[in-house]
Amino acid sequence: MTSQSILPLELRAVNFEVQGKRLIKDVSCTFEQNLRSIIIGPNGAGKSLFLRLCHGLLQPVSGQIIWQGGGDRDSARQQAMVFQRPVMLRRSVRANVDYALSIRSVARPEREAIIDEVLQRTGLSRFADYPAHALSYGEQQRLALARVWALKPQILFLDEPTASLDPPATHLVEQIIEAIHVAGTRIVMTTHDLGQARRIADEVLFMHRGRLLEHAPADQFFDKPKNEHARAFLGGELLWWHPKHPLHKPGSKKEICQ
Ligand SMILES: Nc1ncnc2c1ncn2[C@@H]1O[C@H](COP(=O)(O)OP(=O)(O)OP(=O)(O)O)[C@@H](O)[C@H]1O
Repeated sequence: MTSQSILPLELRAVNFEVQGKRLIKDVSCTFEQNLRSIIIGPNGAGKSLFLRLCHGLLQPVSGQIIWQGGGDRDSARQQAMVFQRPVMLRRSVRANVDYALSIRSVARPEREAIIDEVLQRTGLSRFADYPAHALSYGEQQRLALARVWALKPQILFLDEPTASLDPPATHLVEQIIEAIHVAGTRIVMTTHDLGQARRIADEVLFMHRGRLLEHAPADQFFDKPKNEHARAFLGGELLWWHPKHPLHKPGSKKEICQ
């Protein structure tokens, strides 16, 4: 695998549309190296679409997504994404990690050692020969993380990785994400859990109705968000509409209500 850095990742005036409806609007930002970025915002804000655009699953209708260093092929090989409900192959836990390594052309003798290490680090060694589908959701999410960890991506996109998990399983997943980060992977993650955002974030991106409204260091964002919608969201006010809400202007019900 090449060691050339693909970071920083830069988005310039990125727009995304489906059937003429603009869902991501003029988003510009840069992801530097070695940070953990958390993306928050109300339902439908565009957080998942944003991650999919960065990961290359979707293409912008205008604007640019620019990786440093290598070309598109290198960038694709050096990044990974984990979804809220990861897809498991109908094979053993070990074979799921092995497959990810084999399609990256990692030699078989090398693969065995990597598989042992990531299963051990995600607490899954004892399940190595179980069918992946027999694992609980929390264990499957750890396997999804083991699979990407084996590839040692430079940047990892995570779309609400703990959304369906209970607190103990969430804690384990957060520990693994932290270990992956400490091992050198840049983290970009969405969450609806503000406690989790505070625990993990070095910086926060706040999205609302397809726009990136604030991008700030975590301390600064949580202490004094600059954007009025971000302030309302942190105060628990943005998710439902009220006629007396200070952000509600006549005729702008949709502005508040998602
Ligand atoms: N393929 C699609 N066709 C039409 N609309 C879409 C499509 N994908 C997403 N959208 C719309 O784009 C908006 C943003 O969706 P997205 O899933 O990115 O939001 P989100 O911030 O991740 O929301 P949540 O927190 O609920 O997961 C939503 O209004 C959604 O309905």
